[in-house]
Amino acid sequence: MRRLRVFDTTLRDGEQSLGITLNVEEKLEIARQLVLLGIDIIEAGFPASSPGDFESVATIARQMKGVAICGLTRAVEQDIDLCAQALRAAEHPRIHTGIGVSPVHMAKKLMLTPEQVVERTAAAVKYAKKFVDDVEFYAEDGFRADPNFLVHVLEAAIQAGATVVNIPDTVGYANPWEYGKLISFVKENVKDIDQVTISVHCHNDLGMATANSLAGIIAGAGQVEGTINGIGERAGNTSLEEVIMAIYTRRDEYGIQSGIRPKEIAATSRLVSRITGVPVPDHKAIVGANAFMHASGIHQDGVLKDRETYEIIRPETIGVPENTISLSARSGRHALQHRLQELGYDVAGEELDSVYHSFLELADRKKEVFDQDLYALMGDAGAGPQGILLQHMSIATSGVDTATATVTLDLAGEVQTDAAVANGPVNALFSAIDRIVGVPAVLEDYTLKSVTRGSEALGDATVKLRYPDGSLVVGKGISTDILEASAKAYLNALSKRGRGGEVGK
Ligand SMILES: CC(=O)SCCNC(=O)CCNC(=O)[C@H](O)C(C)(C)COP(=O)(O)OP(=O)(O)OC[C@H]1O[C@@H](n2cnc3c(N)ncnc32)[C@H](O)[C@@H]1OP(=O)(O)O
Ligand SMILES: CC(C)C(=O)C(=O)O
Ligand SMILES: [Mg+2]
Repeated sequence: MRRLRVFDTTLRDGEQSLGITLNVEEKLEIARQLVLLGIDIIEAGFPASSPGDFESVATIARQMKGVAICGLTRAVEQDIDLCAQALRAAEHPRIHTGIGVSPVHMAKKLMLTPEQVVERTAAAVKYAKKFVDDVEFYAEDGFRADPNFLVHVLEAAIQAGATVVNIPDTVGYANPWEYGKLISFVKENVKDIDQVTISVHCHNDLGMATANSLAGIIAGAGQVEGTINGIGERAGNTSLEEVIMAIYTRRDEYGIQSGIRPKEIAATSRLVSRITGVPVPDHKAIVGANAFMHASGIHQDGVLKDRETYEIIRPETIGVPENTISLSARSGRHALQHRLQELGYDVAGEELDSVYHSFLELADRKKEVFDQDLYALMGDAGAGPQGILLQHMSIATSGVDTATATVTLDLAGEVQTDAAVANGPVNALFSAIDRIVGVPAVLEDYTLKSVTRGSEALGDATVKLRYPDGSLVVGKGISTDILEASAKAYLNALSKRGRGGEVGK
């Protein structure tokens, strides 16, 4: 199998994302994780850019072993001097130098003729070779260059000693078939190209960085450059995790392998997101929070029967825990029953129907139903108010210490409504229920706690009623509405009276 080198530029091109500046410690933490991931070359920064970036590159070069450490420069001697200095302690140092080669870059930005650019190319590579053996040359904006001129520049770089030639699509302008064709053209026309490694470096301005990189790899590139989570200037760089997993998932067809340990992908993505402060979109390929989640009933049923129905990558492969079924109002009985079984509840038949009914009521009010919700639901489902149903309730508060509650109850088919005023919404609610039911008990205790995650968390209310004969009845109620949870708990306690629900005197 052909071996692909993976070149990570999260710390250099990734750091060029708007609003990101990483300090030495932050860069070092990411670099350590990149080594665990199995990256071959870490581009640690642009040493001439600032004293801080120089220090970052120097520190990473000193501390990271078993990986090549690279620094970027312009085709400028002073940049190369600083880069060489920063890389001095590296086990495998690489200088990445280069210059713009497209007509617009040469004429408008550099204000150099094509022949001057060729001269600067050769001079920069030669100069860098004085310090290190491993010199990568980048032909900036290479995709928009005249292909024949590109051949000329690359030959100058190779002759001067470059070990790697990088052909960037700097502005993300390429289509995959064009980029692949350019790499093939370079392979076929550049003298001594077989003596060096071709590198692909794509940007995502048209959302094609991954596709373009893969096209370049198929055409013969031996190195891919990119960043974790695809961060980078403008619309970002190639997402390395996407390229790696495309090649890994279809390895028989690609016939290419890398030294990456896929199990470290999720952890690396989380770390980069945390340190850079750039969130990963939920739907992002490979590393998005939803990338392995199955939300709809038909998909969940399929996955439970055979994961391959809707899964091309096992989440464990990239280090994501296996529970990929997200319960919501779009889930069916199979998914609910499966999760309940995993949580230790054996429910089937009519009981499952009844729990599913309560589950849907809850799910319609919550985006996602978590395990804690299910625990609460199972407790509630078995102990729901029997004989007394809460049909409707409304609370109005005015000022800090006055509340009016209106309650409608269904007492075994007889519907009654009443209202009460009290010094708070819960007291008003319980008083209104008392007025309908005629409760002889005294409220001894009332507690409310949140049992699940998120802003729509379930409220779990507990009510203790003391009856004149001294017996104590405990009622529980859950709801996303804490007042409804309170009313349900109160009614639950009332409904237990006389049915063996007393817990003591
Ligand atoms: C596609 C890429 O990602 S390229 C890498 C981008 N990264 C960065 O720019 C890193 C952060 N940059 C910096 O810290 C600064 O811009 C520095 C230190 C590199 C240069 O700062 P300054 O010397 O003040 O120059 P400034 O950035 O204003 O202009 C760039 C100069 O470099 C020239 N230049 C740009 N690229 C190259 C190159 N590859 N080789 C030689 N010269 C170059 C420009 O033509 C311009 O030259 P001029 O001053 O003669 O007009
Ligand atoms: C400096 C080079 C490698 C680059 O980042 C680009 O052209 O996008
Ligand atoms: Mg770039």
